[in-house]
Amino acid sequence: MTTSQTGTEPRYAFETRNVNKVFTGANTVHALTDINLKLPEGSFTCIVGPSGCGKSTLLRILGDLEDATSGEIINNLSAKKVPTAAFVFQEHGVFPWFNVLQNVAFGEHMAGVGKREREERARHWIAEAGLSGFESSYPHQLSGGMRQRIAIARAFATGSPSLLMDEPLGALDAQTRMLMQEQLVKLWELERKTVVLVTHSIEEALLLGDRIVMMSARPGRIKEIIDVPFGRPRSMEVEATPEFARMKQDIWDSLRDEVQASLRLA
Ligand SMILES: Nc1ncnc2c1ncn2[C@@H]1O[C@H](COP(=O)(O)OP(=O)(O)OP(=O)(O)O)[C@@H](O)[C@H]1O
Repeated sequence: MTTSQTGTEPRYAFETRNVNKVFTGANTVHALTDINLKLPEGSFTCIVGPSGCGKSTLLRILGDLEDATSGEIINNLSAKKVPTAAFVFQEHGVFPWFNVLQNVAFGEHMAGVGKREREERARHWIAEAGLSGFESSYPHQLSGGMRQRIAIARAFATGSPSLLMDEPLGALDAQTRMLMQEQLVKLWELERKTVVLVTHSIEEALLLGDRIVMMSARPGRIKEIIDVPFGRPRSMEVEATPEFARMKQDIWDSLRDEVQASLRLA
Protein backbone atom coordinates (compact mmCIF):
# COMPACT_ATOMS: atom_id res chain seq x y z
CA MET A 1 0.00 0.00 0.00
CA THR A 2 1.26 3.44 -0.94
CA THR A 3 2.03 5.77 1.95
CA SER A 4 2.96 9.42 1.92
CA GLN A 5 6.56 10.54 2.33
CA THR A 6 5.98 11.36 5.97
CA GLY A 7 4.93 7.78 6.58
CA THR A 8 1.41 8.81 7.58
CA GLU A 9 -1.69 7.30 5.99
CA PRO A 10 -2.42 8.87 2.60
CA ARG A 11 -5.74 10.55 1.91
CA TYR A 12 -8.01 8.17 0.10
CA ALA A 13 -10.20 9.25 -2.79
CA PHE A 14 -12.25 6.05 -2.72
CA GLU A 15 -12.57 3.22 -0.25
CA THR A 16 -14.67 0.11 -0.69
CA ARG A 17 -15.52 -2.20 2.17
CA ASN A 18 -16.79 -5.72 1.48
CA VAL A 19 -18.50 -4.69 -1.72
CA ASN A 20 -20.60 -7.36 -3.40
CA LYS A 21 -22.58 -7.18 -6.58
CA VAL A 22 -25.20 -9.67 -7.68
CA PHE A 23 -27.16 -9.10 -10.89
CA THR A 24 -30.58 -10.67 -10.75
CA GLY A 25 -32.78 -11.31 -13.76
CA ALA A 26 -33.21 -14.24 -16.12
CA ASN A 27 -29.81 -15.40 -14.80
CA THR A 28 -28.38 -14.50 -11.43
CA VAL A 29 -24.77 -13.42 -11.79
CA HIS A 30 -22.53 -12.95 -8.78
CA ALA A 31 -20.23 -10.36 -10.31
CA LEU A 32 -18.16 -9.10 -7.34
CA THR A 33 -17.27 -10.61 -3.97
CA ASP A 34 -15.88 -8.78 -0.95
CA ILE A 35 -14.04 -6.01 -2.73
CA ASN A 36 -11.89 -4.09 -0.26
CA LEU A 37 -9.88 -1.30 -1.83
CA LYS A 38 -8.30 1.96 -0.76
CA LEU A 39 -7.35 4.31 -3.58
CA PRO A 40 -5.06 7.17 -2.49
CA GLU A 41 -5.84 10.62 -3.85
CA GLY A 42 -3.78 11.36 -6.94
CA SER A 43 -2.87 7.72 -7.54
CA PHE A 44 -3.11 5.83 -10.82
CA THR A 45 -4.62 2.38 -10.35
CA CYS A 46 -5.02 -0.16 -13.12
CA ILE A 47 -7.46 -3.06 -12.86
CA VAL A 48 -6.67 -6.24 -14.76
CA GLY A 49 -8.47 -9.57 -14.76
CA PRO A 50 -10.11 -12.09 -17.06
CA SER A 51 -13.09 -11.23 -19.18
CA GLY A 52 -16.32 -11.13 -17.17
CA CYS A 53 -14.64 -10.87 -13.74
CA GLY A 54 -16.42 -7.62 -12.88
CA LYS A 55 -13.85 -4.95 -13.76
CA SER A 56 -16.36 -2.67 -15.48
CA THR A 57 -18.92 -3.31 -12.77
CA LEU A 58 -16.43 -2.22 -10.11
CA LEU A 59 -15.58 0.92 -12.08
CA ARG A 60 -19.27 1.74 -12.48
CA ILE A 61 -19.86 1.24 -8.76
CA LEU A 62 -16.95 3.57 -7.94
CA GLY A 63 -18.43 6.16 -10.30
CA ASP A 64 -21.91 5.77 -8.83
CA LEU A 65 -23.34 4.56 -12.14
CA GLU A 66 -24.29 1.27 -10.47
CA ASP A 67 -25.32 0.34 -6.91
CA ALA A 68 -23.51 -2.34 -4.95
CA THR A 69 -25.72 -5.14 -3.63
CA SER A 70 -23.99 -4.93 -0.25
CA GLY A 71 -20.95 -3.30 1.29
CA GLU A 72 -19.84 0.27 1.59
CA ILE A 73 -18.35 2.74 -0.89
CA ILE A 74 -16.75 5.79 0.63
CA ASN A 75 -16.13 8.60 -1.81
CA ASN A 76 -14.03 11.23 -0.09
CA LEU A 77 -14.15 13.48 -3.14
CA SER A 78 -17.92 13.90 -3.17
CA ALA A 79 -17.94 17.05 -1.04
CA LYS A 80 -16.27 19.01 -3.83
CA LYS A 81 -18.51 21.11 -6.06
CA VAL A 82 -17.55 19.64 -9.42
CA PRO A 83 -18.73 16.15 -10.47
CA THR A 84 -16.67 13.58 -8.61
CA ALA A 85 -15.65 11.54 -11.62
CA ALA A 86 -15.19 11.93 -15.34
CA PHE A 87 -15.52 8.79 -17.44
CA VAL A 88 -13.71 7.63 -20.54
CA PHE A 89 -15.03 4.53 -22.26
CA GLN A 90 -13.60 2.48 -25.09
CA GLU A 91 -15.81 3.99 -27.77
CA HIS A 92 -18.67 6.38 -28.35
CA GLY A 93 -17.11 8.95 -26.06
CA VAL A 94 -17.58 11.96 -28.29
CA PHE A 95 -20.63 13.72 -29.66
CA PRO A 96 -20.57 13.61 -33.48
CA TRP A 97 -22.62 16.82 -33.78
CA PHE A 98 -20.14 18.88 -31.71
CA ASN A 99 -16.74 20.05 -32.93
CA VAL A 100 -13.57 19.34 -30.95
CA LEU A 101 -13.78 22.53 -28.89
CA GLN A 102 -17.43 21.96 -28.02
CA ASN A 103 -16.77 18.32 -27.17
CA VAL A 104 -13.87 19.13 -24.84
CA ALA A 105 -15.77 21.98 -23.19
CA PHE A 106 -18.94 19.91 -22.79
CA GLY A 107 -18.41 18.79 -19.18
CA GLU A 108 -17.79 22.34 -18.01
CA HIS A 109 -20.76 23.54 -20.08
CA MET A 110 -22.98 21.08 -18.20
CA ALA A 111 -21.46 22.26 -14.92
CA GLY A 112 -22.55 25.81 -15.75
CA VAL A 113 -19.07 27.24 -16.28
CA GLY A 114 -19.14 30.43 -18.41
CA LYS A 115 -18.28 30.21 -22.11
CA ARG A 116 -15.01 32.13 -21.94
CA GLU A 117 -13.65 30.19 -19.00
CA ARG A 118 -14.69 26.78 -20.29
CA GLU A 119 -13.31 27.44 -23.75
CA GLU A 120 -10.03 28.67 -22.33
CA ARG A 121 -9.70 25.52 -20.26
CA ALA A 122 -10.76 23.36 -23.21
CA ARG A 123 -8.14 24.99 -25.46
CA HIS A 124 -5.47 24.26 -22.85
CA TRP A 125 -6.32 20.52 -22.77
CA ILE A 126 -6.77 20.39 -26.55
CA ALA A 127 -3.20 21.67 -26.86
CA GLU A 128 -1.91 19.24 -24.23
CA ALA A 129 -3.62 16.38 -26.07
CA GLY A 130 -1.90 17.38 -29.32
CA LEU A 131 -5.09 18.51 -31.05
CA SER A 132 -4.30 22.20 -31.58
CA GLY A 133 -5.51 23.33 -34.97
CA PHE A 134 -8.43 20.88 -34.91
CA GLU A 135 -10.71 22.91 -32.61
CA SER A 136 -13.32 23.39 -35.36
CA SER A 137 -13.12 19.86 -36.77
CA TYR A 138 -15.91 17.35 -36.25
CA PRO A 139 -15.21 13.82 -34.98
CA HIS A 140 -15.91 12.18 -38.36
CA GLN A 141 -13.07 14.26 -39.84
CA LEU A 142 -10.57 12.79 -37.36
CA SER A 143 -8.84 9.44 -36.84
CA GLY A 144 -9.89 6.98 -34.12
CA GLY A 145 -6.87 7.94 -32.02
CA MET A 146 -7.71 11.64 -32.31
CA ARG A 147 -11.32 10.97 -31.31
CA GLN A 148 -10.14 9.14 -28.22
CA ARG A 149 -7.83 12.07 -27.44
CA ILE A 150 -10.91 14.32 -27.48
CA ALA A 151 -12.57 12.08 -24.89
CA ILE A 152 -9.45 12.09 -22.72
CA ALA A 153 -8.95 15.86 -23.08
CA ARG A 154 -12.58 16.39 -22.08
CA ALA A 155 -12.15 14.20 -19.01
CA PHE A 156 -9.15 16.29 -17.92
CA ALA A 157 -10.96 19.54 -18.72
CA THR A 158 -13.97 18.79 -16.52
CA GLY A 159 -12.12 19.64 -13.34
CA SER A 160 -13.37 16.39 -11.76
CA PRO A 161 -10.89 15.14 -9.19
CA SER A 162 -11.05 11.58 -10.50
CA LEU A 163 -11.01 9.85 -13.85
CA LEU A 164 -12.56 6.45 -14.36
CA MET A 165 -11.51 4.81 -17.61
CA ASP A 166 -12.80 1.57 -19.07
CA GLU A 167 -10.41 0.24 -21.74
CA PRO A 168 -9.96 3.78 -23.08
CA LEU A 169 -7.30 2.70 -25.58
CA GLY A 170 -8.71 -0.75 -26.34
CA ALA A 171 -10.09 0.06 -29.79
CA LEU A 172 -6.89 1.62 -31.11
CA ASP A 173 -4.28 0.00 -33.35
CA ALA A 174 -1.02 -1.00 -31.65
CA GLN A 175 1.07 2.00 -32.73
CA THR A 176 -1.59 4.58 -31.90
CA ARG A 177 -2.15 2.85 -28.60
CA MET A 178 1.52 3.18 -27.68
CA LEU A 179 1.49 6.89 -28.50
CA MET A 180 -1.69 7.37 -26.52
CA GLN A 181 -0.24 5.60 -23.49
CA GLU A 182 2.61 8.10 -23.55
CA GLN A 183 0.19 10.97 -23.92
CA LEU A 184 -2.04 9.76 -21.12
CA VAL A 185 0.89 9.52 -18.72
CA LYS A 186 2.01 13.01 -19.76
CA LEU A 187 -1.46 14.49 -19.19
CA TRP A 188 -1.83 12.77 -15.85
CA GLU A 189 1.57 14.01 -14.71
CA LEU A 190 0.36 17.58 -15.42
CA GLU A 191 -2.68 17.18 -13.20
CA ARG A 192 -2.66 14.23 -10.86
CA LYS A 193 -6.25 13.23 -10.66
CA THR A 194 -7.14 9.95 -9.01
CA VAL A 195 -7.30 7.56 -11.95
CA VAL A 196 -8.76 4.09 -12.14
CA LEU A 197 -8.20 2.43 -15.51
CA VAL A 198 -9.51 -0.96 -16.57
CA THR A 199 -7.34 -2.72 -19.12
CA HIS A 200 -6.80 -6.17 -20.59
CA SER A 201 -3.17 -5.34 -21.21
CA ILE A 202 -0.58 -6.21 -18.55
CA GLU A 203 1.97 -4.03 -20.38
CA GLU A 204 -0.38 -1.07 -20.31
CA ALA A 205 -1.02 -1.52 -16.59
CA LEU A 206 2.73 -1.63 -15.91
CA LEU A 207 3.44 1.37 -18.13
CA LEU A 208 0.73 3.58 -16.69
CA GLY A 209 -0.09 2.58 -13.15
CA ASP A 210 1.22 3.10 -9.64
CA ARG A 211 -0.57 -0.05 -8.61
CA ILE A 212 -2.22 -2.96 -10.35
CA VAL A 213 -5.31 -4.55 -8.87
CA MET A 214 -5.50 -8.09 -10.20
CA MET A 215 -8.92 -9.72 -10.08
CA SER A 216 -9.87 -13.39 -10.08
CA ALA A 217 -12.37 -15.11 -12.36
CA ARG A 218 -16.05 -14.58 -11.57
CA PRO A 219 -17.26 -13.95 -8.93
CA GLY A 220 -14.58 -11.28 -9.12
CA ARG A 221 -12.40 -10.96 -6.05
CA ILE A 222 -9.19 -9.06 -5.56
CA LYS A 223 -6.49 -11.63 -6.08
CA GLU A 224 -3.49 -9.41 -5.58
CA ILE A 225 -2.46 -5.75 -5.45
CA ILE A 226 0.92 -5.10 -7.04
CA ASP A 227 2.97 -1.93 -6.53
CA VAL A 228 4.56 -0.81 -9.78
CA PRO A 229 8.18 0.14 -9.01
CA PHE A 230 8.80 2.43 -12.00
CA GLY A 231 9.14 6.07 -10.94
CA ARG A 232 7.63 9.33 -12.19
CA PRO A 233 7.90 11.07 -14.51
CA ARG A 234 7.72 7.78 -16.32
CA SER A 235 9.30 7.13 -19.66
CA MET A 236 7.86 4.41 -21.86
CA GLU A 237 11.43 3.13 -22.13
CA VAL A 238 10.87 1.18 -18.90
CA GLU A 239 9.28 -1.41 -21.17
CA ALA A 240 12.75 -2.41 -22.36
CA THR A 241 14.07 -3.13 -18.84
CA PRO A 242 14.56 -6.64 -17.39
CA GLU A 243 12.43 -5.60 -14.37
CA PHE A 244 9.50 -4.86 -16.69
CA ALA A 245 9.86 -8.23 -18.44
CA ARG A 246 10.04 -10.05 -15.10
CA MET A 247 6.96 -8.31 -13.69
CA LYS A 248 5.00 -8.90 -16.87
CA GLN A 249 5.80 -12.60 -16.71
CA ASP A 250 4.93 -12.85 -12.99
CA ILE A 251 1.61 -11.10 -13.50
CA TRP A 252 0.76 -13.29 -16.48
CA ASP A 253 1.68 -16.44 -14.52
CA SER A 254 -0.80 -15.39 -11.86
CA LEU A 255 -3.47 -14.26 -14.31
CA ARG A 256 -3.27 -17.31 -16.55
CA ASP A 257 -5.13 -19.53 -14.02
CA GLU A 258 -7.89 -16.95 -13.76
CA VAL A 259 -8.25 -16.64 -17.52
CA GLN A 260 -8.50 -20.42 -17.80
CA ALA A 261 -11.08 -20.50 -14.99
CA SER A 262 -13.10 -17.77 -16.71
CA LEU A 263 -13.12 -19.77 -19.96
CA ARG A 264 -14.52 -22.77 -18.09
CA LEU A 265 -17.24 -20.50 -16.62
CA ALA A 266 -18.28 -19.06 -19.98
N1 LIG B 1 -26.47 -5.07 -16.23
C1 LIG B 1 -26.14 -6.35 -16.08
N2 LIG B 1 -27.09 -7.30 -15.90
C2 LIG B 1 -26.76 -8.59 -15.72
N3 LIG B 1 -25.50 -9.05 -15.69
C3 LIG B 1 -24.52 -8.15 -15.86
C4 LIG B 1 -24.77 -6.76 -16.07
N4 LIG B 1 -23.59 -6.12 -16.20
C5 LIG B 1 -22.63 -7.06 -16.08
N5 LIG B 1 -23.18 -8.27 -15.88
C6 LIG B 1 -22.45 -9.53 -15.68
O1 LIG B 1 -21.54 -9.34 -14.61
C7 LIG B 1 -20.31 -9.99 -14.91
C8 LIG B 1 -19.19 -8.97 -14.85
O2 LIG B 1 -19.33 -8.10 -15.96
P1 LIG B 1 -18.30 -6.92 -16.26
O3 LIG B 1 -18.74 -6.25 -17.51
O4 LIG B 1 -18.15 -6.09 -15.05
O5 LIG B 1 -16.95 -7.75 -16.49
P2 LIG B 1 -15.55 -7.27 -17.09
O6 LIG B 1 -14.51 -7.88 -16.22
O7 LIG B 1 -15.54 -5.81 -17.26
O8 LIG B 1 -15.57 -8.01 -18.51
P3 LIG B 1 -14.79 -7.68 -19.87
O9 LIG B 1 -13.33 -7.72 -19.56
O10 LIG B 1 -15.18 -8.82 -20.78
O11 LIG B 1 -15.27 -6.35 -20.36
C9 LIG B 1 -20.48 -10.65 -16.27
O12 LIG B 1 -20.81 -12.00 -16.09
C10 LIG B 1 -21.63 -9.90 -16.89
O13 LIG B 1 -22.37 -10.75 -17.75
